[in-house]
Amino acid sequence: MAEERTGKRRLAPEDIYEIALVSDAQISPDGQRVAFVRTVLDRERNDYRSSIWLVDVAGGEPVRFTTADARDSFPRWSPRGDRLAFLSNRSGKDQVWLISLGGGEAQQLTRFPEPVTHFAWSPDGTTLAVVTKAETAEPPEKEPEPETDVVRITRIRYRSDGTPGFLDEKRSHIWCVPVDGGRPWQVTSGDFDESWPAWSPSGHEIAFVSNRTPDREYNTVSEIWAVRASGGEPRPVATGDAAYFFKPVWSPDGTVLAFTGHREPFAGSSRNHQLWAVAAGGGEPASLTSALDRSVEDEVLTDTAASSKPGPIWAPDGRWIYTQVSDQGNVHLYRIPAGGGEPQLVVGGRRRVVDFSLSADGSLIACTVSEPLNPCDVIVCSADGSGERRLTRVNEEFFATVELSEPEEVWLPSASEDRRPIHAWIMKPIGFREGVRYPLVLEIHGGPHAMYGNVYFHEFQLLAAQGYAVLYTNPRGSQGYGQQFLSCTRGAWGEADMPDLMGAVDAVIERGYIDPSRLGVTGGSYGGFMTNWVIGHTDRFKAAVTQRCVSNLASFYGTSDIGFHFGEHEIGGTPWEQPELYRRLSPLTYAPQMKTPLLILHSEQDYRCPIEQAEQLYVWLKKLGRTVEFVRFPDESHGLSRSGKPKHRVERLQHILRWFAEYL
Ligand SMILES: CC(=O)N[C@@H](C)C(=O)N[C@@H](C)C(=O)O
Repeated sequence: MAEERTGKRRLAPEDIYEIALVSDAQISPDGQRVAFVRTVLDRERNDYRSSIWLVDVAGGEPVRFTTADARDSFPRWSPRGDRLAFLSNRSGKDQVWLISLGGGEAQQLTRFPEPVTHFAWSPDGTTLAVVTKAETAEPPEKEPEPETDVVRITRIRYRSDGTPGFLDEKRSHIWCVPVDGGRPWQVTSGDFDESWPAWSPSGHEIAFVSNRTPDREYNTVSEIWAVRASGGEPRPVATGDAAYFFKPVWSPDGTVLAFTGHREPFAGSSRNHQLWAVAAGGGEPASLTSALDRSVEDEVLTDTAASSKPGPIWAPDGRWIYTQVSDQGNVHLYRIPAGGGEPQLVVGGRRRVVDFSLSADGSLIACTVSEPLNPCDVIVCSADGSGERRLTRVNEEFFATVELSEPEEVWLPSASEDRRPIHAWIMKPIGFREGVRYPLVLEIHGGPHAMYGNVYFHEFQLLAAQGYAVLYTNPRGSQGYGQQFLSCTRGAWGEADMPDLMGAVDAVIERGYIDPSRLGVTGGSYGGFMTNWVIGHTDRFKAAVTQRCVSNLASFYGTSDIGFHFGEHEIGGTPWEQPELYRRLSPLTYAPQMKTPLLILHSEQDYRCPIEQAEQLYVWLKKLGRTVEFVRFPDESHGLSRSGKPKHRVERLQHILRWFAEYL
């Protein structure tokens, strides 16, 4: 037994309570220290707690810097490096708090009646640009009692998965808040949602993201605008119906704005995000990464991570722009020449660079990274990636006590005609012995335009700990392998990618240690769609678990928060224009062929893949007399496996293990 050989125990679902997550590594302007967020799951409160920690770049033990029993996040150094601003829910809703590095308690800076979702320091350190839906800077004396709980809906986008769920009529705007006293002032206004404020180096202007097109109710445009910090009419920077732009950042001399995105708003996640540059006065943006054929966003999926979703950072000498790049299961840090030219790999390796920051002189970088056997740690290196050092060992003690399975990275032939090699990972079960044949679980990722990769995945490790081999792949449609590969599933959900998955399963069986009569399959979201699709097209799987799934594309169109644009683009038309295509590509159509015992896991407040998708599948299969069970998670959204209530996350994992133990 593994335990006898190694003295380590097997991983358990509840071990999610043992794993701390570090994220948002922010190096101080002088490069001496790194502030980061440490998040833990609180078993008693069935909730999350996070605090800001500091670690010296020279080394030494990290120290906890904020001590409230709350969720502190998004630490940002003042330009002089003498204090940190951060978000905290200590007073109820997320507001900005300030803490001096010289000591003393954190002080609440903002008291907006709505949460603050983002902020940025002005270059002179006197003001914060803040994003909130609030219409006043102070809370009302008394919260008004709602007149009714009845919801009146007039917009096509009336809900959004996760927080807040149902959208109200309020709009996100930019406010400026003086840091050392003085009245906040509202910078933008109107029937628009603004985000991602970025100060010009002079401090006179703020660039931001907005959709100010006349047809914004129906389109998915995302533009770059700029406004005087004192307020007034915003001016267009990179706008129009073909803009799908995010995360603006000014060049140090203030003449250019860089940002991420692409030129086909309706295509959303099915296009690589590129890095763009445009004259700060506005004009035609030029892509700096068109030759890279990769996304400059973090596209990797896992169930064990926290991320601040960083944007590009301009080096202070103006020569380089640092950005993440998703490449074949890894997320690397690159620097892109601002004037055009070859991108340079800075932080590479079999891992995910989760977030990153630069010291004020640009000589040092701090990152949080995730690896297959280590969910997260903070590292520092020089501007070119040399001299890398790990500053934290957050979960080292815990992982010294449990046995993990090291994923083997392989390329396996698709079963499609082209036999195209598909990138995959195989995990042997814990306690693996030569000559024994093991059950195999195929894990299928969602998106479809996301990717599995070189990161720690608790669910996979748990299956390996229970004696299953685990196979996960990046079939056609996945991110990280170029635009052509990414586009393969358009109008061909299930049809284009199932042969890749089956080819990979065949290739693993050929290795001789898999029992082909004991194959399991599971996945979430689009991975749930594929789980349904697979068991509707083959009986080779003995047990299946479909999670937050899609089963009926026609009803998904009208019930998912993204159905009317994402669904329409992915399938290629509306259900009333293409009824036959919608029927052909919906797993429900193949319900009569589904014989595999199926467990359906779904969150009741999932607005991405609404629970009606699970309900339809359940009733059809039940009526057909199949072995099927339906587990509903109340008060949870689509993100259950990653950010749900800790107790529900544990229960979800237990249900998966129970089903495979019974039927596989
Ligand atoms: C774009 C999008 O949200 N697609 C969903 C259907 C999906 O598959 N999401 C994945 C990433 C998930 O795991 O939730």
